[in-house]
Amino acid sequence: MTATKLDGKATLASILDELSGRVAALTAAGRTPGLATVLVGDDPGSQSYVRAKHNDCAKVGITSIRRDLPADATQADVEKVIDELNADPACTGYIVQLPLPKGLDSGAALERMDPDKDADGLHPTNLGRLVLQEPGPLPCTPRGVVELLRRYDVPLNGAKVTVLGRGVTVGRPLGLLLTLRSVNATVTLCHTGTKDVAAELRAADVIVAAAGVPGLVTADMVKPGAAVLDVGITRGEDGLVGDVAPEVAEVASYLAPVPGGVGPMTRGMLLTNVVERAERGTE
Ligand SMILES: NC(=O)C1=CN([C@@H]2O[C@H](COP(=O)(O)OP(=O)(O)OC[C@H]3O[C@@H](n4cnc5c(N)ncnc54)[C@H](OP(=O)(O)O)[C@@H]3O)[C@@H](O)[C@H]2O)C=CC1
Ligand SMILES: Nc1nc(=O)c2c([nH]1)NC[C@@H]1CN(c3ccc(C(=O)N[C@@H](CCC(=O)O)C(=O)O)cc3)C=[N+]21
Ligand SMILES: [Mg+2]
Repeated sequence: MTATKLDGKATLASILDELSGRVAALTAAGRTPGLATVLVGDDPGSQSYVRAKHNDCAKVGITSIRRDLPADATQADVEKVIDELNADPACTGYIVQLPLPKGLDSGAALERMDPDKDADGLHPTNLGRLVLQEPGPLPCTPRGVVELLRRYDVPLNGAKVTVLGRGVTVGRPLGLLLTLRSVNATVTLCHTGTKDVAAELRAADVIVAAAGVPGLVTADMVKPGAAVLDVGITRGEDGLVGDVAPEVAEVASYLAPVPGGVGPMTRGMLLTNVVERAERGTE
């Protein structure tokens, strides 16, 4: 058996195509959406993610605003840019690319953002809205996971989902999203304190690996026919390496690979959050 690829790259192309029409309608009404990125320092990975986000904006007609700061920027420098973006009517939404260089307080930076302009859905207010099942921007990577499964008709209602990792950007908010009534999965979150990770994975209909440990999920840990989504990204000698070993494709029914799976979906959901806010109207 060889798994069907959950093709995030192709799905992103469809999403950008759908967003183009919505952005054209907003532009015709004089309300072109704008996405800003705040990038501090010169980490090559962060630079390439930010570049990709601006390319996506250009494809759909979203105005993009880049605020790049040097690696030695102070907390006050970062907060000044945040205050400017909060006040800028051309900026519908923005992200502060994480991680920030050592010495900067990313929690304080995130909290200073206008929660309604938080395109990442990572502001404490928006995480709180998710807990309370109130509307607000959803965290992009978790939303990308759910959207990719939905577009391939992989059922989540009643499914047993095991998530590897409880990080703030992926695992923990994904658990909250999957357990909304509208999704209705039953979730197990694993972490380094989990007694038997392999047993938790083997019980799952859907596995989401977001630990950042290359090759952690091996074929013997996957129930035949399960859907497996790789989220972990490690930069290796020859490109990006995920948390899921390649042989897993022989037992899984569906596989979202690294690269080409959830990563592009994260970008699609970022732009979706911005367009949704522009459509709601800002004031
Ligand atoms: N594709 C995409 O769009 C994105 C990909 N990523 C990638 O996803 C991965 C996770 O990101 P993030 O949540 O920020 O990372 P964190 O470092 O915050 O979290 C990693 C989690 O994995 C758990 N973990 C690590 N090793 C093991 C293990 N051997 N067994 C069980 N659990 C383990 C940790 O457990 P504990 O809490 O006990 O330490 C922790 O909860 C990274 O590789 C990151 O690069 C992130 C964002 C977007
Ligand atoms: N505030 C903030 N928001 C984020 O959403 C955020 C962040 N900080 N910091 C880092 C992580 C990581 N992340 C990815 C985005 C796109 C791809 C992506 O498009 N990946 C492509 C390949 C990219 C490549 O080749 O380098 C793929 O998997 O096919 C991956 C990872 C968002 N993150
Ligand atoms: Mg984290």
